[in-house]
Amino acid sequence: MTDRSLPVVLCQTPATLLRTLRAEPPLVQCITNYVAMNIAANVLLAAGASPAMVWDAEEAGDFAAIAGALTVNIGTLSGPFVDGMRAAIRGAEGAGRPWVLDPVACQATALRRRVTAELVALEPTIIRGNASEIRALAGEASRGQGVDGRDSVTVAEDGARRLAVDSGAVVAVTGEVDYVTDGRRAVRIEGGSPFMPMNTALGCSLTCLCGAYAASAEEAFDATVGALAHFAVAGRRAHAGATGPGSFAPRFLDALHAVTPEELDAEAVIHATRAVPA
Ligand SMILES: Nc1ncnc2c1ncn2[C@@H]1O[C@H](COP(=O)(O)OP(=O)(O)OP(=O)(O)O)[C@@H](O)[C@H]1O
Ligand SMILES: Cc1ncsc1CCO
Ligand SMILES: [Mg+2]
Repeated sequence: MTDRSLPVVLCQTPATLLRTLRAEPPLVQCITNYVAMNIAANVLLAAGASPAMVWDAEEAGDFAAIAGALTVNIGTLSGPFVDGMRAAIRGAEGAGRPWVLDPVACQATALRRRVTAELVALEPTIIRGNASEIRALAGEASRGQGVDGRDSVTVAEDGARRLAVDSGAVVAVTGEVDYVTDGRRAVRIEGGSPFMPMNTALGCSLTCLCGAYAASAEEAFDATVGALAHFAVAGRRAHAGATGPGSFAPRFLDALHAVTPEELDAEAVIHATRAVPA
């Protein structure tokens, strides 16, 4: 890692968290969209975690109580999904488990705005979205086009900090350079590949990986940084041999699997920054 102030900011480094994740693969309940279900499950398996895409309201609460973490994604929203989300969140909270919110296209329709507001009020542990989604959640103008982000991470940083303070969640904004804040601490993470936004549902999959890291981490901030660093390092490695988004995808899965905890800390480019602007 490139920033010597990081030990002050992070209590557990990405390597420490990845070591634990691989030694005791966490069961992660992923309520995600139809596009992401298969992709995210493979991402979690490649990274070393154990995914389960369980969302029906009749069992979602019971399942959350036996999972290490829950992730909730509104990508292909419908009434039954929302019922499953509510039940699962109750189950996770009852069991004291962390849960992660992915507000896919939350700026796009009245239904998405309403459901996202309800979910944020239920106090997610982590919120992970692209810059357009986080800007919309922070009450700012969003240029998002459906599920695709069209804002830069830099313009979303102020909103992310306010959202973190107001919601109590760790907020992650992803894009060319990622930003993570809990309202007090903040880091930027470099890496990844321009082929990543050309592969659908990698953000959704990253949200699920945040759950995997959060399952055993002492702090949600460290877990979020760990998951994003894992993606950034694997993405950069995969880019090296890829000629386009198609050849990038299998290389990315291989790289998620191949990176060792030691290599993760050595290759991650993480910079601590001021959470409160000067
Ligand atoms: N231009 C880029 N260069 C490098 N990495 C990128 C770039 N854009 C996105 N990424 C990486 O891709 C991953 C997914 O982030 P992104 O912001 O595209 O999510 P998203 O818009 O929610 O995706 P989706 O909704 O399709 O799942 C993150 O690890 C992010 O760092
Ligand atoms: C393409 C798409 N449509 C709804 S969810 C999703 C996956 C990326 O967010
Ligand atoms: Mg998304």
